[in-house]
Amino acid sequence: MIALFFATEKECELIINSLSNKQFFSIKTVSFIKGKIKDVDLLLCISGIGKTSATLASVICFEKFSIKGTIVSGIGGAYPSSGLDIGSIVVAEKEIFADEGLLRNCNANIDSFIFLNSEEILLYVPHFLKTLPKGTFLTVSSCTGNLERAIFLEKNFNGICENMEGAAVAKVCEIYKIPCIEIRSISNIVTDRAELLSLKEISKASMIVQKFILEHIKLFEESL
Ligand SMILES: O=C(O)c1cccc(C(=O)CC[C@H]2O[C@@H](n3cnc4c(=O)[nH]cnc43)[C@H](O)[C@@H]2O)c1
Repeated sequence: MIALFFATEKECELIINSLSNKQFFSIKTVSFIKGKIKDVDLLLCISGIGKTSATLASVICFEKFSIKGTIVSGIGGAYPSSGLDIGSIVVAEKEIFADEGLLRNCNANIDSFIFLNSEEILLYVPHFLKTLPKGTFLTVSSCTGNLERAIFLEKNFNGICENMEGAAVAKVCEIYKIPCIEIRSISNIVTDRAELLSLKEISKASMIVQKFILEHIKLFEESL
């Protein structure tokens, strides 16, 4: 069975609607939906937002079910120099915990932050995804809404996309020796912003990667 991780239900509505033989259940507050798409056995997990939720969900998932491969998906923010646009689909080659350390001041210079954990976790990129934009993803504890900080993070790590769960699921997969693919669609460019994304923006961007996963589910299964 393949495990599919999304942070929120909004980000996986299309996939939920496409599952046949659906079984809904929850374990220790984590929501799971078991079902099939094109004869592929799937376990959809709605982890909740952030590293803690993602870690809990993935540990529960791998302890309770026999999982041969994992796909982490949803939306993400593109760093300004990445060349990515809203709606682009992007694949992670590696994930980095990008904001664990000592924040010395709120400037974005090299001395402003001392990193404690900037461990890199390698993701699996199957052959059929190699033509998509790919690179380093950064997992952060809060969405970056400041251009200076965005430039600092992308330069420091050569990052192209940020999100809030990827490194956590990838790390758990590494420990359980389960291959992990991360593929997201871009919902926003990481820059100065004063407001959260609207439900419409989240829904529109997340449709794109869900459609891609549905169209290629057999290829995902064959490669995992
Ligand atoms: O970014 C927002 O303004 C926002 C506000 C309310 C809800 C959400 C979500 O449900 C999505 C959160 C989900 O998306 C990933 N994400 C998307 N954009 C970014 C970003 O610029 N920086 C970090 N993470 C981002 C993240 O994985 C969240 O779980 C979003």
